[in-house]
Amino acid sequence: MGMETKTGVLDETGILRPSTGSALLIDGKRASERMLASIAEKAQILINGGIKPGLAVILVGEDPASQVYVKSKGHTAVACGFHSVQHDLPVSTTEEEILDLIARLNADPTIHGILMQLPLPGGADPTRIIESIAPSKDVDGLHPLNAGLLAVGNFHRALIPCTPAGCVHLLDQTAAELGVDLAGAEAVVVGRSNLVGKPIAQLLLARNATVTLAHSKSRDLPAIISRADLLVAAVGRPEMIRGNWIKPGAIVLDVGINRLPAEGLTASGKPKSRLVGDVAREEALTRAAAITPVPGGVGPMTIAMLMANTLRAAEAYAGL
Ligand SMILES: Nc1nc(=O)c2c([nH]1)NC[C@@H]1CN(c3ccc(C(=O)N[C@@H](CCC(=O)O)C(=O)O)cc3)C=[N+]21
Repeated sequence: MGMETKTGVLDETGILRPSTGSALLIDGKRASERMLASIAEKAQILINGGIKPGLAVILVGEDPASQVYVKSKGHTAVACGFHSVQHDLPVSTTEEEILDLIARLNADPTIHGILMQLPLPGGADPTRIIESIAPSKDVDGLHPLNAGLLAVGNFHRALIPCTPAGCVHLLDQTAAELGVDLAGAEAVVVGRSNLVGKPIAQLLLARNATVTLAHSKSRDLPAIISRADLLVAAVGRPEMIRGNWIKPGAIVLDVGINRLPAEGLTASGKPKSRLVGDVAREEALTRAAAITPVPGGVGPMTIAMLMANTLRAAEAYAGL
């Protein structure tokens, strides 16, 4: 028995059963709120012991989407009881200046997590910048040490990238709800980025799935996708994955956040936009067993996992 919402019926496990279509909509917003509540409680214990988890976010340039994400990260950090600082740098900032700021944050005992918002505009080399972040403060999990710890399966020591961690959190919850065993399941990840595709593949391997990592050069993507009991879409192309490619009964995690123009103007007179994922959701709903919506799926979990990583970094700093 659940609670009626605008889009369906919400049950106790955070899964939204849509009124139309047959798939379950996996409610990432609700799952993230639950996780943030537990993070805030654990943060309070640290704070009582004299250590306030601190998160520094660096934003270069004025990309409006990045500004929205960074603001939301700052608000969420404060809501968890964290110390939150934001460094807004002009697009003209040099690589040396960014490295300088990171060196200061690495040495700052009030900061336990450092996030360099990507993509970086201008000429700075993102690899060099990410490698300059102290691995213990790398709450994005992008430093080669953390990527390596994940690759060798040292999940306790690794800081795991936030979107992949959020995806598997929703996946574990959904698999338990549906009574699906991930061991031996066919998992297809579309997209091979260091931020999303590669780490998700590692996490799925650790759950004993048979993992295929597909990408833009893969031949016959529809045929590969149609084998998937579990599909992770992280390609960044709006609604590219069509419903009839999806295996009936599959679990679908849609990582895409694509902003498309919509009709009309907002209250402030700007052109309206709408968010869509990498999967054609309406079509997918008629085939999949469960799917993460966009918005309200993986996105909110990404931010919750950033807070979870910051808390972990602060706990490690405290020797816990
Ligand atoms: N170093 C780095 N780490 C990141 O984790 C990182 C990054 N750079 N650059 C950009 C992407 C994007 N990203 C999102 C986080 C939350 C939502 C999110 O909460 N989305 C809401 C909707 C928000 C909206 O309306 O725009 C949702 O899906 O429901 C989306 C996207 C983190 N990123």
